Amino acid sequence: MHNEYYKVLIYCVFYQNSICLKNKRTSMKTFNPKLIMIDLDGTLVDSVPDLAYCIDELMKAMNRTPWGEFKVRDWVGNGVLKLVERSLTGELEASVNKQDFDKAYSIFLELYSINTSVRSCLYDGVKEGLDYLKRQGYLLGCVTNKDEQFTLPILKDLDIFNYFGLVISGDTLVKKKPDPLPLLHSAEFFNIPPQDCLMLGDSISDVIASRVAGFEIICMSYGYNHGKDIQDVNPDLVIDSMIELKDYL
Ligand SMILES: O=C(O)COP(=O)(O)O
Ligand SMILES: [Mg+2]
Repeated sequence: MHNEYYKVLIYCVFYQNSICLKNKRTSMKTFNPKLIMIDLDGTLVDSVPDLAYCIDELMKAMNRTPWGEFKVRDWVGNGVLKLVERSLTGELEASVNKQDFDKAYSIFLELYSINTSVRSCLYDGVKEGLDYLKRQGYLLGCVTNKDEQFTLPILKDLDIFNYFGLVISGDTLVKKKPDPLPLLHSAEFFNIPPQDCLMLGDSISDVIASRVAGFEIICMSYGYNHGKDIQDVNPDLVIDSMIELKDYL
């Protein structure tokens, strides 16, 4: 990731927020996309119960204290590699001893491969929301920072895989969100200009990726945003359930 570039962008997003009225749920804005790219963790799926279970089992295996769901929730959204790093340091951004990391990462991958969708579930309104979008004829894709080996089983186990014409996981391309590449690649794949594309997400990474790619962005209020209110980074709209999309599309 080009750190300086994103620092400037994050500054712009916050600056924009400070001079704009926040987009309340009563917004009159409507959206007219052809393609909708939808985030996985924190938007479609509440995946924290499985992730926290695996992190806690990992901590026990390494003779450390388990963190619990409440803490792990704030660490999700930048891929499982970052999640394992965060669980070893207790910080969002901190360097990890390579030997500890390699050991922890291989234990975690093994745990998560058999616990991808044991405790995870769709949020209320997701199935109805996806059915609505499909009926209305929108092109749909899923874009996540989760690795493909976990993304595909979750989508299939929770019976939503067939809604999507494209699935881009964290390791599908050379860069993941907040880089705009996954969104730009999706727009190109469906041959839709970015200005006719909408992202549905839950985190600052989704907002930054959308802004840089030129997508509109609607965020879910219930997702994972490192413990911060997603409204603070000024997405075009914040909603509480995918069912509400009917009011804005
Ligand atoms: O952090 C992850 O593994 C995935 O997060 P995302 O689906 O919200 O992109
Ligand atoms: Mg997310």
